[in-house]
Amino acid sequence: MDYIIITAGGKGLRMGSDIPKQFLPVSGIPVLMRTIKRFREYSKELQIILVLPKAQQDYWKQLCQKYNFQEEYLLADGGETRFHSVQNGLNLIPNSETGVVGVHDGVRPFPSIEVIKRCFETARTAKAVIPVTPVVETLRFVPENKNVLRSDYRLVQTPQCFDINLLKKANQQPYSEKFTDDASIVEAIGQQVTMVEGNRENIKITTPFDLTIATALVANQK
Ligand SMILES: Nc1ccn([C@@H]2O[C@H](COP(=O)(O)OP(=O)(O)OP(=O)(O)O)[C@@H](O)[C@H]2O)c(=O)n1
Ligand SMILES: C[C@](O)(CO)[C@H](O)COP(=O)(O)O
Repeated sequence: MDYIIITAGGKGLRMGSDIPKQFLPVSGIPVLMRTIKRFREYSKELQIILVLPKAQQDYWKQLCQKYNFQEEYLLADGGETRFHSVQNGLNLIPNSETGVVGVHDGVRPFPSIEVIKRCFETARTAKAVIPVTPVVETLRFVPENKNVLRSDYRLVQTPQCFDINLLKKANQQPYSEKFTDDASIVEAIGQQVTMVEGNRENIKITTPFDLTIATALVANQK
């Protein structure tokens, strides 16, 4: 069976809002509901695991009633860091399970269905897959104050998809601050990561500016 772990266990400090950013409405629908719906649209069989801080779970349930949101998923508790939140989600997947597990930021509501499919399907053989986009601006390396070749770099998105046993094994390592995504975790045990094309709309809602972009993207989809 395939799984998607949707991480929504963060504090949203950079958004600076009283309501955690995953619950903020974009054109009338909370960000996290948009994200979950997108994965259900991709597959009716996919097992969704939602990771939410314990302290936010009652609020989320109230929100689901208010919006009549009825998608099915398993719920895991948020952890100290994203790494620990993913670990809590992975613990809900039986050790005997085979297939692909994706990890996706709850605050990225616009991965295209094509990109989700590409990540899951490529992971069946490649075992570790990340969606990326080219850098469209000039890049500068600050420690040496010099220009670098932007074609050497890519921006990394989610869903990042893995062979289930591989990600479970990688997540048994001790936590390191260098783990900024799930690819960095599997790479640390020697696994090569395969890049596939992402989609530019797949933004991570991080600051109030991103909410403006998200609203425009929804308007553009209509
Ligand atoms: N302990 C944590 C930290 C982050 N995340 C999730 O990982 C994703 C990417 O993290 P980010 O955008 O940095 O979210 P926050 O940590 O909430 O934001 P900030 O760094 O501004 O506090 C988000 O969906 C966030 O909810 C998580 O599940 N558990
Ligand atoms: C996983 C991620 O979205 C890939 O771009 C990103 O690394 C999350 O980073 P953050 O530090 O949690 O914002």
